[in-house]
Amino acid sequence: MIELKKVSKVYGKKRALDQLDVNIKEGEIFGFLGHNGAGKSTTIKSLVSIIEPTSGQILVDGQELKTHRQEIKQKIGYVPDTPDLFLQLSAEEYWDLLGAAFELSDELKQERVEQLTALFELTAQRYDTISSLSHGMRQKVIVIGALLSDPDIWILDEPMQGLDPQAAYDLKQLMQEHARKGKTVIFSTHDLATAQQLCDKLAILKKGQLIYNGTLTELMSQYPEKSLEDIYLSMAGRQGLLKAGEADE
Ligand SMILES: Nc1ncnc2c1ncn2[C@@H]1O[C@H](COP(=O)(O)OP(=O)(O)OP(=O)(O)O)[C@@H](O)[C@H]1O
Repeated sequence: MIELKKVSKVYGKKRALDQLDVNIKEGEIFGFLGHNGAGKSTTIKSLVSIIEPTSGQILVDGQELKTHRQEIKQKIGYVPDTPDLFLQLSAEEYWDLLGAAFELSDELKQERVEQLTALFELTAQRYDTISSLSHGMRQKVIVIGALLSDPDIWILDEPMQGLDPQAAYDLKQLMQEHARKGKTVIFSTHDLATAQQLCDKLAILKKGQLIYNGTLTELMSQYPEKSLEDIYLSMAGRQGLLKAGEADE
């Protein structure tokens, strides 16, 4: 279980997150939605310890992230939204580095790389330098790297960005399979069809505040015959008048 308790983040004068309370359980696929600048990446970076919230607490399996950082980081696979890749390394060398960081044996690392490169159709590019790969191929390198240690908790910031339809489909299948095993999948997306396909629960952020936090089923049942796009735009869009539970006629 991952718990965010009154998490806020202030950058200078900008309040990027405002008292977020979110619980994410094992076996769930949890999606963060929101316009550009709503606070999705700030939330995700807080969960993976890249940034420190200004106030509030993050607990993972009852342990506070701030005081159990190393232990908790070992459980997490993270796909950043704007990855810093070592462009001069080959994909294989990059995975070697991650394998070493997660203390994987060579055999296990090789086995996982073979499975994942076959799945994402990247076998032929394993030894190419990352600088020579296309945007989508680089995204595949990052996704494979994040899944290499078979982490319990997947935290993926806009993971489908740049992936071709086949790779996006395969990643979605992997996310669902991971949740079915009782593990946790957290991701952010601008793609509402993907959110509708995958999320058990979702949080909609607007200017750092939660405007919805609950199950997809509950949200959809409040507005029968409306698509997630309609509901999302009514809540987070320009007029932004609708709160979950209110009629929008
Ligand atoms: N390092 C930073 N310094 C100052 N302000 C920041 C910094 N990082 C983010 N912000 C601000 O915090 C707010 C939330 O940004 P964040 O990147 O979390 O949004 P987002 O929902 O991920 O957006 P996008 O969909 O565009 O990726 C924005 O107003 C952004 O300008």
